[in-house]
Amino acid sequence: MPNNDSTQTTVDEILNVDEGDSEDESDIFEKPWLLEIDNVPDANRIVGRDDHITFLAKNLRKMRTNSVPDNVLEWGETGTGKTLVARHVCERLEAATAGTDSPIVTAYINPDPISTYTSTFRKIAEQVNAKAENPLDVPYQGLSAEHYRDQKLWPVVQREFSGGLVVIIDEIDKHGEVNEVLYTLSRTQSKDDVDFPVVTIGISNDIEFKGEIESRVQSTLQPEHRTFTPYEEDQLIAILENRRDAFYDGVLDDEVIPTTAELAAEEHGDARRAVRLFRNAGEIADEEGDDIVTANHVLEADELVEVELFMEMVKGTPLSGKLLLFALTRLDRNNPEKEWFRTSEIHEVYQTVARDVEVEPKGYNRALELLNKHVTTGVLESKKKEGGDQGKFRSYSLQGDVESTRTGLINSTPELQTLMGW
Ligand SMILES: Nc1ncnc2c1ncn2[C@@H]1O[C@H](COP(=O)(O)OP(=O)(O)OP(=O)(O)O)[C@@H](O)[C@H]1O
Repeated sequence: MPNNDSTQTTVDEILNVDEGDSEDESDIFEKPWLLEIDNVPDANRIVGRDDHITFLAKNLRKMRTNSVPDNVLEWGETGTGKTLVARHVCERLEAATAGTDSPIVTAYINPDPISTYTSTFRKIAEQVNAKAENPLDVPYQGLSAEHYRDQKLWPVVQREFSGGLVVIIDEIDKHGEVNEVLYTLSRTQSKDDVDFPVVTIGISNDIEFKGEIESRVQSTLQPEHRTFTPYEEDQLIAILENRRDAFYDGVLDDEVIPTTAELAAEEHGDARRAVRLFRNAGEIADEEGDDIVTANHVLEADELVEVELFMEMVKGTPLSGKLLLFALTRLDRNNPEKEWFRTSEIHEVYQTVARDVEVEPKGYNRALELLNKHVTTGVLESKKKEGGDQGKFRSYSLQGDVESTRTGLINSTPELQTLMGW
């Protein structure tokens, strides 16, 4: 028998926990949670959004004085602070009214294309009940939309949160049944059994979606529209400076924050990208065992961020949807002079890719459906084109760069890892 003593010692060392040891001990990050994207920073870390915060606070304050607040729709590019402003003010509002005669409750919904009216009211009911003193049980499935809404939501708000309900719906353009949801929320106060205010804050980075809100919804919602402009480079620097304490003192090289801000400013002044880059640069330094985070780590992180964003966008996509994207990366790479590819071209290459990974390829119509889904989630762009004799046809183009799309696909799809080369 081989002598396992040294292995034994190593395992014991790993398993041993001394007081003060924490999981994922890092020489770089002191407060890593400050750089989590979902983290809502304290007021003193928020930069340049005072007007939006004040507007929203004044508007929601009306809930406390029996006047009617406006519903709000926030528009602006990704990472311009729309969600942050809404969540920050709602958190403060809940805190300010907790323990009063009229507490206010807020819910935050982040939908996807398969979100339905029922799933949305279930989620709102779940969140409201989770904050209630005497919550009702909200089962994950099995109830109708009306049951979730009329039996599990309104009575709890009525009983425990007489100050009213604020619902934040992020990315309204991604929601499968958003018109129905907005219509219900905006009409609720005219119903007999509801005598508390219900306010909706909808968020979107797709300004064209404004036109897709049905007119009956527009006229009951009567939203106040707020536009968020991209951050300037110096604002991005300030945002990062305000979270410098995520890192241990002295580990950030002087160039890190300016380089991160510069890269994020190139990408339409996107604070989400800036925060992500900042965190990833630290993680890379950590993994490489470096004591100092440098601008080079930021540049490495820049490539990773593309891949990470892409992987988030294709999360939940069926295998055939990913194989279609893979086919498009192959076309893109092999035709450097072209940017747009027709459905039939993509479908043809996709059939080869599918067979290579031993999957039965889907037919043309299903492929078209899957490609269009990628357009909704922002992975692809599409356009219709007059093709002379061939009538109208649709073409697609990748939104991100081809290298990161491919890396993201391979990382998230085990089946594709066997395919070498383009
Ligand atoms: N003014 C700001 N001050 C400090 N941090 C900010 C600011 N704006 C955005 N951030 C940070 O950037 C990240 C993204 O912000 P947020 O989610 O609010 O963007 P968004 O406009 O809602 O984007 P999306 O449309 O993609 O949802 C978050 O981590 C947030 O904390």
